[in-house]
Amino acid sequence: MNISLAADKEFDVIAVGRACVDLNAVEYNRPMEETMTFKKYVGGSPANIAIGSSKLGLKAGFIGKIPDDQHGRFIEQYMNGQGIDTSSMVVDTEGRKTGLTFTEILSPEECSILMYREEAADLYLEPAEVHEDYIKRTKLLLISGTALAQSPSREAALKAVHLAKKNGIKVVFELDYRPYTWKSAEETAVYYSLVAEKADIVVGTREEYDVMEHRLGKGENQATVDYLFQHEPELVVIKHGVDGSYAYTRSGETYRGRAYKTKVLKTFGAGDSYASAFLYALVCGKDIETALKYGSASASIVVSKHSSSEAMPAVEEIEALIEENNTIKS
Ligand SMILES: Nc1ncnc2c1ncn2[C@@H]1O[C@H](COP(=O)(O)OP(=O)(O)OP(=O)(O)O)[C@@H](O)[C@H]1O
Ligand SMILES: O=C(O)C[C@@H](O)[C@H](O)C(=O)CO
Repeated sequence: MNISLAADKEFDVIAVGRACVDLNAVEYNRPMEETMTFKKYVGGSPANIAIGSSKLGLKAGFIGKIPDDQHGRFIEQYMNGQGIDTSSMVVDTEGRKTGLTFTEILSPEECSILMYREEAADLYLEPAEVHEDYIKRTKLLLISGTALAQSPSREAALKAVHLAKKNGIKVVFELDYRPYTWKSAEETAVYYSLVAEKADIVVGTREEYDVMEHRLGKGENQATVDYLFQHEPELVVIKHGVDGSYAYTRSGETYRGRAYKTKVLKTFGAGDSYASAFLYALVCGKDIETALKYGSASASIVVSKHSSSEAMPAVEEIEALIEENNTIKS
């Protein structure tokens, strides 16, 4: 099955949310307390997805807010250099800062991130800074769940969803749950459900859907899709880490994507690379089963490399990996 998207749009995807800085541990296999050197990359889940999509050949745009400082200029220049349209990235005038993510690589299986997001500029995007004329120009609008964590970014993201729906633009909701930014689990569940019910495509991990459903234990995929298909979504993707992912369609099909074997350096960046290649495949008119392969292959490449953004693969690398068909059986 394929997903039908609007034709003749200038952009394939416009992402909404944070564009930040990742500081990734240069020394591996040790706790952050003992890590002395970090390498700087552009980061932030929606920025990573825009970068990954652009690297694959999609035309990507971005709606967000960056600080008026060296980090903000670094982000803007890097994204521009990757071919992303940054004309709707607003520069903050109130002295707010870039969100920083430090990463710890204890072992290939045990990685963690430490986020500094106090007064992060991206969370101050105003609804008035989201423009219908811009949103009308894309096939897909990607909303990051973290953009819903605080006002006014929350209202700006909700306005973007509203404008997309009004103009027949498909909304992709990437749950992208980062607990640091939220006040409570109840609040997260409220806003996640609100946007997931309105989105056309929802992508998240099993654990993120559990947050949306406000459950303590692990939920069942079938219950999640039964709930979401009572609303707008036509496609729901549920990721299970190294155990792969599942895509469910409103018309009743289920597809499984298997993870590809790789030499893992760190686990973060998997979700963003997965999303960018999955969306790339959908935009190219590939069927959902193939899109799952593209997402999984892209993720396996990025987990073998040092960054989440700079490491995003080219189409040829993804296709070579799919051709090898060396998947993890579980
Ligand atoms: N260790 C791994 N080796 C190969 N592929 C992997 C590995 N971990 C994850 N993947 C691939 O990446 C996809 C997304 O991973 P995961 O479910 O961990 O998402 P995520 O939690 O959003 O990622 P992130 O850690 O970036 O937040 C998986 O469905 C799988 O295809
Ligand atoms: O999403 C973030 O803000 C941090 C990312 O850039 C980081 O690389 C990561 O955790 C990706 O999963």
